[in-house]
Amino acid sequence: MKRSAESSFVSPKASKRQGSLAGFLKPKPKLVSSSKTKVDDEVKPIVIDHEDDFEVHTTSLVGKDKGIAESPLDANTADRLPNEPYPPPNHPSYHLPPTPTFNHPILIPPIPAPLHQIHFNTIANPIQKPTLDLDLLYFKRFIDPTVSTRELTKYLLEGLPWYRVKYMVRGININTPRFTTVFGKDSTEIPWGGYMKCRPRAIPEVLLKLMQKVEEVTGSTFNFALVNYYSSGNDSISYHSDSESFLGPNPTIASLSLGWPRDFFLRHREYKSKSPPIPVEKFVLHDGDMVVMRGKTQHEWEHSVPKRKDAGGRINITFRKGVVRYASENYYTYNVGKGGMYRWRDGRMVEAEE
Ligand SMILES: O=C(O)CCC(=O)C(=O)O
Ligand SMILES: [Fe+2]
Repeated sequence: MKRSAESSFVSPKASKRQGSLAGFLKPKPKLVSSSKTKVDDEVKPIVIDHEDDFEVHTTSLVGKDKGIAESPLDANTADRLPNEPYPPPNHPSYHLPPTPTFNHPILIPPIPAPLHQIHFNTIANPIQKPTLDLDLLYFKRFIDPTVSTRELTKYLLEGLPWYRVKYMVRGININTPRFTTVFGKDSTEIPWGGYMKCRPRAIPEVLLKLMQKVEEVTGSTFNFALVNYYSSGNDSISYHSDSESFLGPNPTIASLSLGWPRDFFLRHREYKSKSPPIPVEKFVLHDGDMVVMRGKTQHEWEHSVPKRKDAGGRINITFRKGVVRYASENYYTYNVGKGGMYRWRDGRMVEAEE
């Protein structure tokens, strides 16, 4: 998300009715929605039917450079330092300048044995409303939730550096209402060291392998992994679209959910002004689910994960493709920032030096 304006106190409007993504598995999926616009943030998730059949594929996630993130994006590696290193050298996530083979690696433990092979459900269920430019693909339980999601959640929580970014927009202090972190680099030929505001970080191996799998099933290519951690129902993302110009027109964004189910709302930009109003689309994203937003969806729709009274931890991974340098500058500014780093220790997030 480009954080032009985000706050933790935004309360998205919601209708009382809601649906789950289970509906999408029917041949002619009917999106559950309502024209009511009454505020109701306390709707409870509907549990989806988990008895459906899956096409299961097993993919090996273990590469030869275990434990060290190497990116295929690092061909250009002139060790030119930016004038203003970002994050600054005293920032906890600061790494030494890149070398031709070592580009800001995020050192995380080797991929644990239970994650060496992950089962994927690669059946895509399209959810389309062409007249309204809604174009989604839903992969129910894209990652097998029995073992893989639990292990993956633990591994990412424990291994990644996390941030709670604070920034200012038009004189207003904004606290990002969730933990974030980002890896990858736009597709320009600019060397890793050639950035003014950020030092792109190589995508950790496990995320890179997941990204490659997502590329395979979507036919799209990506170069960023943005990761959110919603530690409780109080963490959220307010209505926004990821239609940033630095992603090019009609960007495909693949969004993977791990952990606690959370509501995912999509509202058309003109949902209020149309007569009758365009219903807000309401889904519940479960552990292992993947939603791919395509076509004009980002241009015409906004999405959110609203606050909830009761929710446990949830990780969200989005894969995107930035096409210009500004994509890297922006994503690192708003997902790493200049403040402190957090680590997952003994079951909770604590501020950490490294
Ligand atoms: O957590 C989610 O499902 C959505 C995250 C999102 O929209 C974003 O990071 O831009
Ligand atoms: Fe988004």
